[in-house]
Amino acid sequence: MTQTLTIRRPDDWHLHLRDGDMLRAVLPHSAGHFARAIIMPNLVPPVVTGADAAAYRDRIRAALPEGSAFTPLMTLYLTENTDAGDVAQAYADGLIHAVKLYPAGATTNSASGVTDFSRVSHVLEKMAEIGLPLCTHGEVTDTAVDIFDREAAFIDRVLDPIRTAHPDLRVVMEHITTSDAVDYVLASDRNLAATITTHHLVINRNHILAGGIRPHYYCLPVAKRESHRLALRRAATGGDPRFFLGTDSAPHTDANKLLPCGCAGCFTAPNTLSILAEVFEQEDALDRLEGFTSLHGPAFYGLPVNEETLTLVRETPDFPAHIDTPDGPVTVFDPAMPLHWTA
Ligand SMILES: NC(=O)N[C@@H](CC(=O)O)C(=O)O
Ligand SMILES: [Zn+2]
Ligand SMILES: [Zn+2]
Repeated sequence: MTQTLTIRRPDDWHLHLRDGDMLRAVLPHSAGHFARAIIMPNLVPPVVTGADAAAYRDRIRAALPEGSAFTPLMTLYLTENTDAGDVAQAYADGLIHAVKLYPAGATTNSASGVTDFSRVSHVLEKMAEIGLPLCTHGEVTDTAVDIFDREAAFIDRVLDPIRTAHPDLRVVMEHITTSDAVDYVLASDRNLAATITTHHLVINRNHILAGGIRPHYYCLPVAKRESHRLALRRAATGGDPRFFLGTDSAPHTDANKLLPCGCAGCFTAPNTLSILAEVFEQEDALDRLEGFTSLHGPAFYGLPVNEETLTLVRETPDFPAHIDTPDGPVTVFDPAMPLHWTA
């Protein structure tokens, strides 16, 4: 039995670091394992201009543990007022690596997102021209659409029309949760990829709702039925370079999770790699873990792979149930299965 597994150092292509005290509390958990991460811009207020992104990057750098080589890859939050020239300049400066599309109201801190997609088409056109990827939170917000159908509806109503109108636009479907999304990626011939989270490889909607409501498993897009989880596992472990890791580690204090209307998000940064190794071993695909965590993402984003490595050891990992932050405890995602790999 394999006792150690050495892979190129992973990157996280979808990460929420927040700001201030929360940033300082959660950042070491990602910086300890990952070389780089695409940093989500859904702060309050959001990161909308190049100047905002530069300032946020500097706050992240200042919060890094001594000696850490972690590189934050910044993104801009697309609004109906986004200035295409500012976006292009931030990309030319090497400051940003993607622009994030949130349909207004779709998820945590998305109030400034897009309502009328025609109002951002000039920005998308510029991005297509310069090769800057668009990352999408792929859910419609139409209250008439069932929450479990919102990802599939987004593909039909929003994403496919955008890709038809802008065929050169490079798109990452973030945190996909359905076989519909997997199939849509597989049917594409170019300019499309998807991130998959750790938790969506582990939980289905029963984890949230069966035998009592479990707010710590509530995230958006919400976990779907088991057949979708199995499709995600096949996609993640199958070796196709269009699928790569975006943990979507999204810390909220327990106080904010455990409300009558609690926040969406799973905090997976501390145990993500242990869980992924477990999942890939269960699928007899440990040899494909490196592709998913360390190779496919850089290839899509046109960045070099990391030269440093990370070694996983077959040892039962020990994780706290929660981490303490000045804002209060943040519960660590519970994979509800024994883990055998320590990163
Ligand atoms: N995934 C989540 O459930 N929450 C994210 C937002 C997001 O990625 O949609 C957050 O910022 O908390
Ligand atoms: Zn999202
Ligand atoms: Zn997210």
